[in-house]
Amino acid sequence: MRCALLVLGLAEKQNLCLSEQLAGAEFKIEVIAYKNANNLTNILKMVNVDCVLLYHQAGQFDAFEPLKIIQNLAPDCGTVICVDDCQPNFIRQAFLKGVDDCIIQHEGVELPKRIIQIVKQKKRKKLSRTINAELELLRAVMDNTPALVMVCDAETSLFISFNQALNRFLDLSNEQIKSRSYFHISEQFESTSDWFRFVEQVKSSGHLAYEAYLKNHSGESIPFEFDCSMTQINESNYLLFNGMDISRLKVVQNELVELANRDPLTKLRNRRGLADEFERLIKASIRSKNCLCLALFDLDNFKKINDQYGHDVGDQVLQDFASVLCSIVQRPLDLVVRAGGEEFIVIMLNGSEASLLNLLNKVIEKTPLSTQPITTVSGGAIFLSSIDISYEQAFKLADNNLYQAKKQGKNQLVTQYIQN
Ligand SMILES: Nc1nc2c(ncn2[C@@H]2O[C@H](COP(=O)(O)OP(=O)(O)OP(=O)(O)O)[C@@H](O)[C@H]2O)c(=O)[nH]1
Repeated sequence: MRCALLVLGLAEKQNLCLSEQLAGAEFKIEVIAYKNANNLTNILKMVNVDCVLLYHQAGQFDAFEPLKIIQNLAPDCGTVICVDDCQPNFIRQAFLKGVDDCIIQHEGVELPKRIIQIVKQKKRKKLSRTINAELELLRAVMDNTPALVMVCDAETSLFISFNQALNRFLDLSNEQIKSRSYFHISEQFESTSDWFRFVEQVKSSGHLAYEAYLKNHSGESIPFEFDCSMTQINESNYLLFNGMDISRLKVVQNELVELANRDPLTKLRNRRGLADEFERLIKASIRSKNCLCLALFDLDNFKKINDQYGHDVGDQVLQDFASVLCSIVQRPLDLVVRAGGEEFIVIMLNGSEASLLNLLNKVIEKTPLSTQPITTVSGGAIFLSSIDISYEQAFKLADNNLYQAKKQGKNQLVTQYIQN
C-alpha cells in the first residue's frame, strides 16, 4: 500500500525533517508539500491525495478554510491538523468541524503511525460505503423482481429474510411475515416430518428444483416453480428459495393438453388416452358390479355425402351427429369420442343393460338427422358384465358387431352381451 500525503503550511526546512520522520513508516508515504493552501482546490483536482496534514501556526493561514475544501472535494481523504502547542479551544473546534485527528507537535506523537491509522480508517469507511451502496442496489433489484426470494431457518422454517414480492403475495408487513413460516404457506407439507424430510433432501442434493402451491393473502393456491439450496452461517442452516409464479404457464399447459385431447371439428375428445381410461372404467364396473357398454357408431354412406355435397356439408353432418350423441349420452362419467373420420365411440358405465340399450337405440332413431342430406348411422356394441378384457379386445368385438350392422343393411344396431 502507498499513501499520498499533502502537507500544507510548512517551510522547506521543516519539510525535510518531516520526510525523514515519515521514511520509517509501515508503508511508503509520498509527500507533496506546499507552504500555504492557496492552490489547494487545483491540487485536489489533479492529485489523488489520501491524507492532508495541515500545520496550523498562529498568524498563518486559517486551517478551517482548507478543511472545508478537502471535505467538499475529497471526502475520503484523511485530515490531520498539527498545532504548535496545546490550544484546547482550537482543537475542540477542529473536531467539531470534522477533522480526523489533531496532533500537538511537541508531545512527541508518532506522526507516521497516526497518519497511517487515519488513512486505513478512511479506506475502511470508503469500502463499507461502497459495500452498502452495492447492497442497496441488490436490494432494489430483489424488491423489483416478481420472483419470491426468501431465506428460511432450516430448523423452524421461519422467514428470516425475503424480498417485497413476498409482502405483496401475502399482503403482510415485514414484522408479520417474520412470525410466519414457509411450512405454513406451502401446501407441500402435511406434517413437520414432511418439512424435515424436505430439508434433508435439499441438504443431500445441494440444490432442489420443484413445483409447489403456495396460499396467497386471499387463500388462493398459486403454483410456483422453486429452486432451493442450503447455506450455513454461524453454524445455523438456512434454506434459500427462489420461486416463480407459474399460474399463467399452467393455464397454457392445460389448454395445450385440452387441445391435444380434443377433436377440433366436433369438440369431442379424441381417442388419446382412451385405452387407459377404458381399463380404469372396466375395473370400476367389476368392483361396482355394473355393466359397461362400449359402442361404435359409423355414419352410413358418408363418402357419398362428401362427394355429392362437398366437404363443408360433410363436416356439418359430423358436427350434427356429435350433437345428437351428446344430447343422448349425458352422464358425467360417460365418454363420447370421435375415433376418426365418421366413426365415434361411446363408453357408458352405470345403468342397467336395458337402459343403456335404450340410449344406443335412441342414437339410431335420432339419425337420420333433421338436416339435409339425409344421413343414417350404424352401430355395433358390447355389454360387459364382470369381465376384465383389454380395450383392444373390446374394440375388436364391438367393431365386428358394427360390421354385421353394415352388412345387414345399415341404419341399425347390433349388440352382444358378454359376461364372466
Ligand atoms: N367432411 C369430412 N369427411 C371426412 C372426415 N373424415 C373422414 N371423412 C370422409 O369420410 C368418408 C368415409 O368413407 P367410407 O369409409 O367409405 O365410409 P362410408 O362412405 O360412410 O361407407 P359405409 O361406412 O360403408 O356406410 C371418406 O370419404 C372420408 O374422406 C372429416 O373430418 N370431414
